[in-house]
Amino acid sequence: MTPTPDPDGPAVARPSAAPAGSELSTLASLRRLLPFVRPALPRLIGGLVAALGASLAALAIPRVLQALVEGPLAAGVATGDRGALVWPTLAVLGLGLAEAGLVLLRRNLVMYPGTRVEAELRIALFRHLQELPAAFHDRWPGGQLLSRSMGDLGLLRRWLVFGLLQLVVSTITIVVGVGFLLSTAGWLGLVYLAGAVPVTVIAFWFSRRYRVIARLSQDQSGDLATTVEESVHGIRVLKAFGRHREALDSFTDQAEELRRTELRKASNQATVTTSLQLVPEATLAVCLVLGVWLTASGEITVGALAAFFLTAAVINGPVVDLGQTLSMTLNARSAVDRYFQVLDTPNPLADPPHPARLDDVRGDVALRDVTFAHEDGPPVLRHLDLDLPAGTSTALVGLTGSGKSTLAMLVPRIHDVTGGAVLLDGVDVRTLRRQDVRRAVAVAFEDPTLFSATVRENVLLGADPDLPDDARDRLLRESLDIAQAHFVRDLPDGVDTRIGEEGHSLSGGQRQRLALARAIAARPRVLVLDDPLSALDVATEEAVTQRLRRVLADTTSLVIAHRPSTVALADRVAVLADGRVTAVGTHRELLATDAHYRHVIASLEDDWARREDTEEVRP
Ligand SMILES: Nc1ncnc2c1ncn2[C@@H]1O[C@H](COP(=O)(O)OP(=O)(O)OP(=O)(O)O)[C@@H](O)[C@H]1O
Repeated sequence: MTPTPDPDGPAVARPSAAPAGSELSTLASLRRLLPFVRPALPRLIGGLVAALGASLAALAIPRVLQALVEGPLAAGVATGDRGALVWPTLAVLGLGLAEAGLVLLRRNLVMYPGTRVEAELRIALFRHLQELPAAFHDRWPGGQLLSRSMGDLGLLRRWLVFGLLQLVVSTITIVVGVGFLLSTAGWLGLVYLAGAVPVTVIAFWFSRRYRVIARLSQDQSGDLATTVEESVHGIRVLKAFGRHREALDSFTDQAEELRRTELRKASNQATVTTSLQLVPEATLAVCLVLGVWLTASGEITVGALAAFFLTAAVINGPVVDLGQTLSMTLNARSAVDRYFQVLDTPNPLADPPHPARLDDVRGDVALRDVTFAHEDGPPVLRHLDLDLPAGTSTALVGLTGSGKSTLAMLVPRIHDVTGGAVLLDGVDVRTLRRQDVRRAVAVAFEDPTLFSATVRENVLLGADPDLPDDARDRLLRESLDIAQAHFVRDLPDGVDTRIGEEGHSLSGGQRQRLALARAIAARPRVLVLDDPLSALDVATEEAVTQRLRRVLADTTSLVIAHRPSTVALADRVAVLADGRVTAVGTHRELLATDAHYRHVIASLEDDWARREDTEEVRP
């Protein structure tokens, strides 16, 4: 299970640790959203103006009331002229209606850009995740990526359409309102303004504490999502080993930890809200005593006193809400940091600025002086040389952990070499566009990943999208036939049957055959097969092998072999040991000349004999 991050921890490459972005101020962090927000700015600004208009209408009501009290009300009451009250009453009603109308307008204006910006951010993240190399995905827990692309972005949308507007409008309302207070009743206004000192101290103290807790809670949500994802993904293993109670206990611990963090968050927010409520209320109490005294001594009028308290009542709302607005802003800041922590991850496998061109790929592959180490790991391959001439098939054989799969991943650039080069038709694959390399090279993995889509969509995933429909149908049928995937006919809707998430509704052997068909349907010049027949029974493997040989006749292929029968697929065999290719030859030649090869084949035979005794190999 993923460890809980320390939000104050060092900014290392640990996925859930605080990013370098957290060194930025909150404003600088949030400003990073600007490129995404820019297209939506006109509507957001419109919403802001509407919100401001609504606040100013609310602030204007006390001024009208002051004018009413000091003018028509006093004069009208004295002369019995009640008609003088009509215009001020209509003005208050008009301002009230304007406020309500502007609030409605604000909501309508900001709703669209909020969802638009959220969608754009999500699409940009997904695009970047697709681009990032496999090494990134090996390192990052899925739940962290899920929580960043869902929870964090939802939080940002709410902040954009509500928190940001509230922050700006509250600030302007408070500034304009305090201006009114100072102009209405000078001394009283200054006393009210003195309350800003404790409010600033509280807001500063709160921001420092809350920022850390907000980040912790978002990271813990990501860890929890990872646990759910892992448990659902591995549900069969958990059930098979009867470990669901342990999984539940571990989940409960993590959920409890998140609950405690959420409680800390809520308690901090409650403290700040209470403090921010107390300060203006206490200030108003002092102002009341002082105001009555000033009115009695004739320093200010009754109308000015009434206007002062009505204005202060309008300002108090935003001051009290400051805690909520601040916490929303700090949550949004953490969400931005977490979002850009992924988006800022550079892509070492990016296309070169001036890619080389390969028009007609022959399929000559050469690994020259190749060294490769997984991140933070020792070198798996060291100064390795291997030639795969166009149209030949080579089986790669080695003891477990010798680096066969790693080597296979270097050809389609799933990983890049850390030293030396992989050449396709004499051209370093790093100088080519990834799309061109992947069009030329297809891979079928031992553990096949299928998508929750139809059989047709899964198999034709890498096929030329410009092929006409009948050619695609033919290709689909041929590929399924070569891979001996006849079981497809028995599915409820044949090739149009949707297979469940990751193909779990199929057997291991069926999944492998669909993955093999997918690699064949890509019509590659170079085919990399990472032990693609391991889950098949002997008879099916034999049938697939026969048909596959025909396909491999004019395709360069590299077949990773875990059992002797797979070796038979290839023209020649390369032996991998100590990070190098130590021998190349036919199966017979190597059996006669290479002691290590004999040892590997013997151990593969033992291994398979043991597996067949203990395991059901499913057709
Ligand atoms: N994503 C990874 N991150 C770090 N190390 C890795 C990663 N994948 C593989 N390794 C390490 O690289 C080495 C070679 O692994 P690889 O899977 O290439 O071996 P293999 O020969 O294909 O093994 P097997 O026959 O068991 O499938 C192993 O020591 C393994 O632990």
